This record gives sequence, C-alpha cells and structure tokens, in this order.
Amino acid sequence: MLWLPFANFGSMFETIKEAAFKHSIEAAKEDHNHSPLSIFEFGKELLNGLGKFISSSFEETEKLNIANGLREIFNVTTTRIIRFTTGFPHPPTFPPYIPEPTTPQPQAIAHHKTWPRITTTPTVPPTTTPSTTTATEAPTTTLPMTTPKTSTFTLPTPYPIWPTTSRRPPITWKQITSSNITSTTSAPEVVTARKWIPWKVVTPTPPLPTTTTTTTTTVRSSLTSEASLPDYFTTDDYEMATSELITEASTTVTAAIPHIVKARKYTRPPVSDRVSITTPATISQKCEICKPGSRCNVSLRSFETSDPIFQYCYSHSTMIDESMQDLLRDTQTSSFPSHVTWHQSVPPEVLQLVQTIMALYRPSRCLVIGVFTGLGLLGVAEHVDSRGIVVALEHPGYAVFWERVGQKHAKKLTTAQMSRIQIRTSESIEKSLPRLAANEPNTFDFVFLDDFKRDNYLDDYEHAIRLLRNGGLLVINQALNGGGVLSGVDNMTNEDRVIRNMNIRIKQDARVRASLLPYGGGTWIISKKVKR
Ligand SMILES: C[S@@+](CC[C@H](N)C(=O)[O-])C[C@H]1O[C@@H](n2cnc3c(N)ncnc32)[C@H](O)[C@@H]1O
Repeated sequence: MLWLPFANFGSMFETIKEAAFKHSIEAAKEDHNHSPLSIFEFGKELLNGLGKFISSSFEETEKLNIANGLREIFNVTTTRIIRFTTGFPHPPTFPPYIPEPTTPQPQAIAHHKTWPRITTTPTVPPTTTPSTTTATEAPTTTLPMTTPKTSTFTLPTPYPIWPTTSRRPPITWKQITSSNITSTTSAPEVVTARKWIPWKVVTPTPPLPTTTTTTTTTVRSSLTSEASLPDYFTTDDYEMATSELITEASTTVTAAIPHIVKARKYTRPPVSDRVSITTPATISQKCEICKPGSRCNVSLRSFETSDPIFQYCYSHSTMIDESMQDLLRDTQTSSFPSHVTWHQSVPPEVLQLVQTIMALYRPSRCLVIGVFTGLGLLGVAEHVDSRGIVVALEHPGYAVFWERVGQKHAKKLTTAQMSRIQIRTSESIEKSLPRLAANEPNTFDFVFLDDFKRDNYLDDYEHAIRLLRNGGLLVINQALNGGGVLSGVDNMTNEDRVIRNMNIRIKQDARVRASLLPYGGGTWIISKKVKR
C-alpha cells in the first residue's frame, strides 16, 4: 500500500482516499491474478500524484489563502481581525451594569366576582440567590485596547433585563469621562454625577387660542415648497428647507394647540397647527420635563426608565429568549473603549418588538444597519424566513465589538441560521449603504436602521426606503435620542438635530405609512406604501 504525504491537507483527503481505495485493496488481496495496473491502481496513482503536486507546489501562505477562500465561499461571516492604527487612548473604565434585585413577577389576580369557583394561588416570586461571576479580560493580543485586569462583581440570579427598579439604575457618568478612574476589583461604587430627575406627571394645560395669523400662512407656503422637493434630495437641500420651516414656524407659537384636554371627535388639525406643535421653539416652551434653556433629557428605555407606566409595559411584554439575554448580559459586562458604552446596544424591548413583527410576516431578505455586539443582528437572524438572508453593515473600525462579543453567541444559532448571515465590514456604512441601495433597490422585506447618527442620517433613511420593496417594513431605533429631539434649537446636539430632521422628513414622506412609538428610545415602524 502506498501512502503519500496527504496529511497537510487534513483528514478530508484521508477520508476520500480511504473510501476510494478500500474496495480496490480488498479486491487485490482476494484476486492474486489481478493486474497491478488495474483501474484501481491507476486511480490510486493518479490521486496520489495529484496530492504530491498540491503539497509541493504551494507555499504556506498560498495554502492559507486557499483555506481562507474556501471559508469565504462556504461561510461569508468575516473573522478578520481589525488592527487599529492609533488604538484607544484610555483604558475602558465602564463598569458592568448591575441592576437591583428583581421585584416579584406580575401575578395573576383571581377574579372572584365573575368566577367565584376559580381561585388562583398567587405565584411565588422566584428567589434570587446572588452569585459571583468573575469577568476576565478577553484576549487582546491583536488589539491595542487596554482593559481592566480583572473585575469581580455580583450578578443577581436570575439576571434581570427588564426594569425592575423604582429608580434609575446606576449610570456612572463620572466614571465614563474621568481619566483618573482605575479598574475596580469589587462591585463598582455608584457615582451619580447628575441629579436624577424623577419622572414628572405632565398635567395638560388648557388649549391656547387658535388664531390664524398671517405667519401661519407663511408656514403653509414654506411647507408646500418643502413638499415639492424632488423624491430624493440631499441633506443640504433638506436642511435648508427645514431651517426655513423652523424659523418661520417659531413665530406661530400662539397659534398652536398644545394639548387636547377632553376626548372629542377626532378631526385632523390643519397643517399649520401640526407644524407648530412639532417645532422645537414651541415645544421648548411647553415641555414640562425639561428645564427651559437646557437640552431635553428623558430616559424611556427599559434599563433606565423609572416611569411606572413604562416599567409596567416592559415587564408585561414577552422577554427576549435566553440566548439573546446572554448576549445582552455579555454586552453589559464587557469592557469597551471610553467613547463606547453598552447602552449603544438595541434595548431588549425594541428587539422583542422587532421579533414579534417579524414573526407576523416572516421577511426573507433583511438588512441590519449597525451591528455593535450583534444583538439586533442575531435577533433578526433568529426570525428570518428559512430561505432568507440577513445582510448586516458595520464600520470596519467597529467590527471588533462583534468579533469580541457577538461572534461567540452566533455559534448558538443553528448552522442554517448562521449561513443566512452576511456581515459586510470592509468599508464604512456611508459607502456600503449607498452602494447596496444602488445595486439592489426594492429588494429587502425588512430593514433595521440603527447605526451611528451622523450628519447624513437623513441619507441613511432615504437609502433604507430605496432598498425596501413596496410593502416592506423599516424599523428605526432611538428616534427620540433620549428626548433631545424635543429640545429648543439652541440646546440641541448635532445628533438631536439630524434625528429631528429625519423625523420631520418621515412625517412628510408620502411614500410611507409611519408610526413613531414612545417605546424603547423612540421606535419608528414604517411601511413602504404599495404603489397602485
Ligand atoms: C446603536 S449602535 C448599533 C446597535 C446594534 N444595532 C445592536 O443591535 O446592538 C450604533 C452602531 O453604529 C456603528 N457606527 C457606524 N459608523 C460609526 C461611526 N462613524 N461612529 C460611531 N459608530 C458608528 C457603531 O459601530 C454601532 O455599532
């Protein structure tokens, strides 16, 4: 028997060889008259020769390239290590999010009046035994990130994801920004840099007189000019139109109807009133949560709200499944560079909403814009149709969070689910998104827009709409930007401004039906109209 050096091509060759020659060897043993140059011998020589040739003709690097090529063909998920040229200047000091011990789960209450025979025993709340977890630094051989050596902290079991506290969880703002914080070896002390403003009950004020002024007419005419802009226009065009609209509308404060006090027959308010209500100038005077002259700042997401209505709604919604909870926990307890926080992750209630919607119509072709540690991506991949795909776009410099945190959770998906994911991280979203929109318009059933809110976020919206097929669905996360979009123009951050402009654009966009839900950080549910 002739064994030539196939070993460097792994057990695959061995298996093929064995399968191919077993029969011939057995046959040759039995038949002594069998010619040594039988068809089996010939095949054996041929394959051995081929193996020898491959072994000797390729350099190690070429073999690696072939292996990489094969991996690309069979599994497009990138495993490329991103090397930072500058590195992150500060050691990540962000401590893990440690929610307070869980409050009892909602309990069913017996309905004695209507059904006297049914008695329900209240559910015993699960006991929470604190367990100690040790988070050790992830391997950082290829990254110049410095991470805390080892931090030990206590996680309640089960670890609560939904809000279970009556006050805001410890968000240690000072620790994020301060450069002299060193890593902790015990449960981090809560440093409250900002005074927590409790949620205020907004008492509706009586409606202001609805006088139609000359200025109102001006607003309407500026709106008409905005609406007559071409179907797709640049951010600059839109910003110009919007700023014109704001300047003019801000003078119509007295013409607004700020609140509807009593329920009455719904009639759509005239355009001028609707514009007045949404202008920052009006809202900054009416907002009762924010201090005049400062940026509006409200926290609605499950892990930060103290509002009982929001807590009630979130805690009565279906929880994301165990594997998604694991990934969220991992994200919360991972070390990030100082300019990144786990709060960038999609909140669980929004992911849960996305999954509920996806379960209704099983989209086939999905697009996730902005990956971070991959919570949204893997949540979508779990619910995409069995014949579908999920394309995900991420900036190359930020792919590291997926590689370090998300990728190991992706292994919990089935092979079929994994094979549906295509992550594109070779270029920035500013480049990859327009390219995709130009190449594959009207082809996606579902788009989840959740990337960094840059100056050109309005463009991202336009590209997302272009990519959607008629009747497709777009979900946009964090559309209130922590309440910033309600601030007066002077107190807005750049991010507030771009998101507010996008919100106005969506409201005016005749191609879509859209609902902005005060859920999570503000969630747009947008359906692209079917052309008739
Ligand atoms: C809100 S996070 C995305 C969260 C993600 N969808 C999830 O499911 O957890 C925003 C994303 O925008 C990405 N991003 C893209 N371009 C960026 C840029 N120029 N600066 C910062 N972040 C950027 C970040 O990497 C981050 O993943």
